[in-house]
Amino acid sequence: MTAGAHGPLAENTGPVDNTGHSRGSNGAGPDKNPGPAKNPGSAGNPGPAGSPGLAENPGLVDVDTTHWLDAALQRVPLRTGPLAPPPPGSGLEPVPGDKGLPFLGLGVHTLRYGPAFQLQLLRRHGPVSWWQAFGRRIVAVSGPDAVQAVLVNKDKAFATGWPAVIGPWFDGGLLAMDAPAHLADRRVMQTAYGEEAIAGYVLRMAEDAEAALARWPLGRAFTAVPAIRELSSEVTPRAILGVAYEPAGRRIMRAVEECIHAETAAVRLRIPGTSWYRAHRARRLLLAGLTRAVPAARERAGDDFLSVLSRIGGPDGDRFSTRQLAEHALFTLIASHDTTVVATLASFYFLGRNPEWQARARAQSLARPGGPPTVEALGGLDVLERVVKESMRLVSPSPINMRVAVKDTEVLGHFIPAGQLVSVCTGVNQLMPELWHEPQRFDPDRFAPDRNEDRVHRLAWAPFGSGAHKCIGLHVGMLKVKATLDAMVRRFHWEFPAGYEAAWRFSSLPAPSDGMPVVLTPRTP
Ligand code: HEM
Repeated sequence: MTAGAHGPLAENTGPVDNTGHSRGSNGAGPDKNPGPAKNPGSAGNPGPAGSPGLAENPGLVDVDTTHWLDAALQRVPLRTGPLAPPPPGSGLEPVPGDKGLPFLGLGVHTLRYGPAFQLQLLRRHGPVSWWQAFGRRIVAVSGPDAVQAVLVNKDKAFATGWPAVIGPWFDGGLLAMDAPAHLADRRVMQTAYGEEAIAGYVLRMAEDAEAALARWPLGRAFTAVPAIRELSSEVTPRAILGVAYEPAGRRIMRAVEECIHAETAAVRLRIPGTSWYRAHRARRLLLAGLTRAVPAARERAGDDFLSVLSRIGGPDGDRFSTRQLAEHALFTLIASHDTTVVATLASFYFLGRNPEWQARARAQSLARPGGPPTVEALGGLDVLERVVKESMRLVSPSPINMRVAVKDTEVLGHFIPAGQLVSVCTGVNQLMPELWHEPQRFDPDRFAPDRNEDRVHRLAWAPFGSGAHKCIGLHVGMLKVKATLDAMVRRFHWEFPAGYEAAWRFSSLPAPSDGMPVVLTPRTP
């Protein structure tokens, strides 16, 4: 049973049109575009006869109420009301939303259901709404037009909202910066993410993934989540810093993980023993180490990210100070790690649930020349490309992009006051039936050239974000994930027991709560 049918959270669950406007009856932007939902990308692609698509992945698009906690959460009173009164005569509407419980608000719902919860907000209130979580009121924008309005940010009304939410761990990195400094630094860094530069990183990543996977146990149960996290750690230091994983790279990645863990810390005081305290210590050590590493990286003329960046942006180019280079490198370590873990995990999960796709991916990987794949060889693996894109559609590694209003503004006719935190829900767009044919179904061929469902709107598929902060490492990220999966399908086979359904949770980035137990078996030719 799902909350689509029961409880106060199910109120006003009328369909939305393809701009994300609710066609329910709550007055939040309905009736402006009441035409039937269109999905041009799905025309002529009705899926297999008797397709079980609608029953697939229900937990990703809706709220399961079979567990007592979910049933209880669905009974939380919404306490619906406006966010802030619009200025008189502005013609703007207030943002509608839900307060939920005192202080806690609907915070537990947010962490437990992620995009499925925000999809509920969209259904209830339309593309611009607010909700309370842990004492904070956050505006959610969902649906392609609202998301586009904020990320394109035409009148510069929004700044990055990440530091306010997750803490100082990104400080000095691109995602913590705003125009004009952001644009200037990003321009310089672009070369370090260009085609020529990334060939070196990707080759190292592919070699290290191969070596790490050779140590994975076959024929006995193990849990995929920590293993894939460790794998990403092993694959990162040589490519990004030119440092071997053992022993220095391991220590560096542990410290990076301390910073990532603190993003969701409840206690934000530097009290020894807390994750906040450990993260401050980790960041200090990382910055000191990276600052020391920059001169050597510049000298060695290597093809790792830090060497390339130090040469392009270093004092010779008179652009970045050593400290700035260290901060950019640290943020790159953070940005490239967890996101690719989730993309790999999601792809691993869906390949394990869909053996026919695993077989197709394996056939293509085995057909390429042996050895660690080059960028060109990875580019030829179009089956894996579609699998990864579809997996990131269903489980978006970074399903929200945080922004803050720097002045009074509006989104789709709704008043947003200065200082308001805004969660841009790209992950919701990726699940909307108005944009995707049977969105809960794992169907990588929706990205095939004859369907191109993602082209229905430029914000329909946006796991890498959009606008000024769009992921600068998206090619590196895609290639890292593909190189890892390529090495996996060449080496072993895996399948989840029939009926296995991972319970994805969203406390930091998405991850299954059970660690995803699985048995790998050696590949048979
Ligand atoms: C599957 C993997 C990845 C995903 C899904 C992903 C996702 C994202 C998203 C959504 C943003 C924008 C956030 C926002 O606008 O609020 C972003 C920004 C960024 N990402 Fe990625 N990322 C991935 C891999 C990587 C990798 C591998 C690197 C570096 C090697 C990287 C470096 C960055 C940087 C530096 C930014 C900030 C860009 C800016 O602010 O101008 N990402 N990423």
